[in-house]
Amino acid sequence: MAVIEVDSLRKVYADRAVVDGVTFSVEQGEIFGVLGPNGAGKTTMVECVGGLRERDGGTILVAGMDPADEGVAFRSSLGIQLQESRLPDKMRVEEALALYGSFYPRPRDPGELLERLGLREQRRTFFAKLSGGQKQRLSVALALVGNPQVAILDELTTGLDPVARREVWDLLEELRGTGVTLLLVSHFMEEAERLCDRVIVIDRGRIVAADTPEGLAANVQADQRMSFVPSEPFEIATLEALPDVHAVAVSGDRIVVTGTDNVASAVIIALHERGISVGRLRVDQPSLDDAFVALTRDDVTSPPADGPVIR
Ligand SMILES: Nc1ncnc2c1ncn2[C@@H]1O[C@H](COP(=O)(O)OP(=O)(O)OP(=O)(O)O)[C@@H](O)[C@H]1O
Repeated sequence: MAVIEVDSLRKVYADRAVVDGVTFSVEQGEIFGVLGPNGAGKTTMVECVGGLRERDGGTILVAGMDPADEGVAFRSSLGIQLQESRLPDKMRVEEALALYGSFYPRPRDPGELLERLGLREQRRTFFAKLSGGQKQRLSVALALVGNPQVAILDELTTGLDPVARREVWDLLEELRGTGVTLLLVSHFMEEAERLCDRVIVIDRGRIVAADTPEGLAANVQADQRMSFVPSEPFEIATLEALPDVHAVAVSGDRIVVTGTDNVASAVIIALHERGISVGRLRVDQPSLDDAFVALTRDDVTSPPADGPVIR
């Protein structure tokens, strides 16, 4: 069952469409990623979905409700983590959680949430005294304290250290099994790969790709890259002549070869035939990072007028 349905969404600022005909739907219990370069329109789009900005065209339904109507039922089914959470300086962490929890019919236990997000010791700290990373963790806690049916998380782990980032990911993975639907704006490909069931990539207000993270990485036309230390010196031209090889470079004692997805075996066989073995081999598959760069670099051709649509 689709919990979020967005059809032909459009938002215009100063005669420029910053969200331009975006269509997607998110199933209940999915973690759905929104990726894209700075200024692509991600925040504008998810804030329209969350009822924080008015749209100029298209339709949005969240749990069957139109956010533009902004009813109590809509607000109590949704948790939103904003890019910058602003609370009164003199509000304590536990007061903020109690306040946000009071907006919802069945809030979570704030103490447990603070423990999970590493904020237990800061529970009586004023908002103004929190570090950037602690404010970020609090904003995640505020989005989740209401036990919402749908949570919108915008740059969830930006500014967090690697340990805190993994703690937040663990928490979201636990939530995955509880039926909550998560719409996640992210700049971290590793985050999208680990958490998201499906992702869309937005560029200049339009969807340029929609797939699973693995599907996106698999479809990218990036070279495979291998590197190794040969058992003895050899002529680089031997490898350059292979049809699967696109480029060969020397980096210290390592040889770095890029080419088709068959490049590693082609190189190993060619060297083996010359009695040379390949040591400390590394083979890198194209990643979601490569897919992101390939999809959003400036020379990418525009998507078709109605863009790819996923249901
Ligand atoms: N209130 C506003 N008034 C005018 N223009 C705006 C407003 N909000 C956003 N924009 C413009 O809309 C475009 C999309 O901005 P948005 O914040 O949605 O992008 P984003 O993909 O979330 O970027 P980032 O990754 O940097 O957070 C930008 O060009 C931005 O300058």
